[in-house]
Amino acid sequence: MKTFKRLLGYATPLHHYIPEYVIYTLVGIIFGMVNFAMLIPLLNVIFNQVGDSPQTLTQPAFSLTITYFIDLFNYYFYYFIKASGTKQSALYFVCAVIGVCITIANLGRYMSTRVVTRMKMTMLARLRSDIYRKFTTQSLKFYSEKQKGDLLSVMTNDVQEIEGNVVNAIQILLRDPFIIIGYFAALFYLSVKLTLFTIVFFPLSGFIISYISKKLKQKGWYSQELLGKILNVTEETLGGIRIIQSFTAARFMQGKFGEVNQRFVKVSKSMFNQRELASPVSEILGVVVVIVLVIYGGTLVLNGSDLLTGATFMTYLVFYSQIMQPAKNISTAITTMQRGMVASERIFNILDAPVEIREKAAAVALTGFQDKITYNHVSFRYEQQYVLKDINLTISKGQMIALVGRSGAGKSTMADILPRFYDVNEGNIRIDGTDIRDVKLDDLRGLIGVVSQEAVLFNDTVFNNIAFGHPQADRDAVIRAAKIANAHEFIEQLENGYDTPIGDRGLKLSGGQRQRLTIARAIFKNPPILILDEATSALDTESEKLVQAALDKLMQHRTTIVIAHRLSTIQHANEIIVMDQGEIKERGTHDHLLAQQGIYHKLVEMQEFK
Ligand SMILES: Nc1ncnc2c1ncn2[C@@H]1O[C@H](COP(=O)(O)OP(=O)(O)OP(=O)(O)O)[C@@H](O)[C@H]1O
Repeated sequence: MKTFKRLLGYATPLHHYIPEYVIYTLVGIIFGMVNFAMLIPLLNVIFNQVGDSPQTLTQPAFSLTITYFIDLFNYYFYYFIKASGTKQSALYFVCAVIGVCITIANLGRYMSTRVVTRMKMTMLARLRSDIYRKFTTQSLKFYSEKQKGDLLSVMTNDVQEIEGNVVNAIQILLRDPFIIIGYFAALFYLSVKLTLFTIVFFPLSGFIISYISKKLKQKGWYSQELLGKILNVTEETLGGIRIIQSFTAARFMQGKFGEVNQRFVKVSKSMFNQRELASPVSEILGVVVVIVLVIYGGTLVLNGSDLLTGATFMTYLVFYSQIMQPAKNISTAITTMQRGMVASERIFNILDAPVEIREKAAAVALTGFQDKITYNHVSFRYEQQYVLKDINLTISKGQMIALVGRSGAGKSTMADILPRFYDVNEGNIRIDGTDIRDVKLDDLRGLIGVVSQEAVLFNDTVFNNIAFGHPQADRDAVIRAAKIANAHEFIEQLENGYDTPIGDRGLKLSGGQRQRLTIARAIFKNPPILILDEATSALDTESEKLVQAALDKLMQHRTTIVIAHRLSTIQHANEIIVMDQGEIKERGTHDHLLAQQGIYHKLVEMQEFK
C-alpha cells in the first residue's frame, strides 16, 4: 500500500485528473445503462407488446429521479405514436434514443481514457526522470555493486510494467466498481429476487482469484531478475564481441545464455499459466451463475409471474452480462497490480539507494586553485581490505606528479578520491587547506579535468562532445580547443565538420582520433587540475605522436596527476610516486629513483614503461 501511494505521488496533483475522470466515467456508465434499458421498449415494440396510448398525455414535472426520466421517456414514446398514428414511429424514437445514448456513452469513455493517458504519461515521465537523475548522481560504489543490465532493466522493463499493469489497474479500479454498483442498482430495480441470487457468487470468485494472485507475486520477482540476467549476458557479449570471437568462445557464451534463457522460459511459462488461470476460472463461475439465473428467471417468466415480463427478463440478462466484464477486470487488475507493485519496489529500491557521496549542507564554495593539494594520512578501502594505506602527499600548483607501480597498486584509486568519486575512510584530502568534503561538489569537480585511458565519448556531434554539457558554447572556443588537441584537421575533414555525429561511443572514429577528442574536451573545460590516466594501448606511431603532443599541450600550466605508463612522461614529472600494495614506497625524480635501485629501478628494468 505504501508503494502504491508513493507511485500515485508521481501523478500529483490528483485533482487535475480524478474529478474530470469521474465525471466522464459516470457519463459513460449512465448513458451506457440507459442504452441497455432501451431494450425493454424496443423489445416491447418489436414483439407488439405496447399497450394503447393513454387518453391524455401530460409532460411530467421535472425532478432529479429515475421516475421522472422514465415518465419523460414514456411521454415522448406515446406522443410519437399518437402524432403519427402508428407504432412504427415509436421504433424510430427508441432507435434514435439508443443512437444518442451510445454516442454520449462512448464520448464519455473516450474522454476518460484521455485523462488517464495524460496522468499515465506524466507519471511515467517523472518516474523515468527520477531514475535517470539518480543514475547520474549515484556514486561509483553503487555501480561497482550493481550490474548494468539490471539497471537498464529497471529503466525499461520495470517502468513498462508499471505502465502496462499498475496504471491500467488504477484505471479499472477507478471505473469498474462504479459500473458494478450502477448495474446492480438497475438489477435490483428490475428484480430483487433474482439479484440476491447473483450476489452469493461474487465473494466466492473473488476469493479464488486473490489466492492465485498471491502465488504470482513471488514469481514476478524472479522472472524480472532473470530478465536482468539475460540483459547482463547480452550487454557483456555486445561489449566483448571481439574477445568472444577471438577466443572462439561463442559456443561457450551461447551455452551460458541458453541456460539463463531456459530458466527464464520455465519461470515465465508457469507464471503466465497461473495468471491465465484467473480468467477461465472466473468465466466458468460466471457462466454457472448465468445458467442458474436463466433457469430461475425463465421459470418465473414461464409461470406468467406478473413481476417479470419476457422483455424485462431479457434486459435483466443483458444488464447482468454487463457486470461480468468489470468484475473480471477488477480481479485481473488486482492480480496485475501486484506484478506492478513488484516492479515498483525494484524501482524504489534504486531510488532509495543511499548516495554515498553527498555535499554537506554547509558546503563552502571553492572558487579556484591557488596553492597546493595535500593527501594527509589517507587510507581507503573498497571492501574489507585497505587498498590505500596512510598516504601523505603534497602536490604544489603547477607540478606534475607521476604515479607509477604494478597493476593493482592503487594508482587509479589515488586519482579517484580527488574528485570524490569515493570518499576516503581515514585521513583527508585538502585543496588549499580546505577538506574536499567541506566544499561544494560541483566546485570541486569543476576544478578537475579527467582524461581516462579509455576514450569515453557520447553519441552526439563532435561539437557537443568537445563542449560537453555546454551546448551553447562559443564555437571559436571549441575550435581553439580542437586545434590545441591536434583534432581540428581531422574534424574539418568529416562530412559535416564539427556538426558530424560520431556514432555510438565514437565508433565512427579511429582510436587516436577519439583520444584527441577527449583531450580537446579537457582543454575546452580548462581546469587548473588534471588527472590523466595514460593510455597503454598502442597507437600507430603517427597517431601516437599527435596524441602525445596534444597531451603535452594539455598539461602545460596545469597541476597534473598522471598515472604514467610512458618513460617520457615520467622523466618530465616533478616527482615520481612509486606505489606498491597501497603504499608509497619510493618517491623522487627519475635519476634519484634509479640510483636507489629499488622498485622503480626494477619496473624500468622490466620495461614496464614504454
Ligand atoms: N570498485 C572496486 N571494488 C573493489 N575493489 C576494487 C575496486 N576497484 C579497484 N579495486 C581494488 O583496489 C586495488 C587497487 O586498484 P587500482 O585500480 O587503484 O589499482 P591500479 O594501480 O590503478 O591498477 P592498474 O594499473 O591495473 O589500473 C586493487 O587490488 C583492486 O582489485
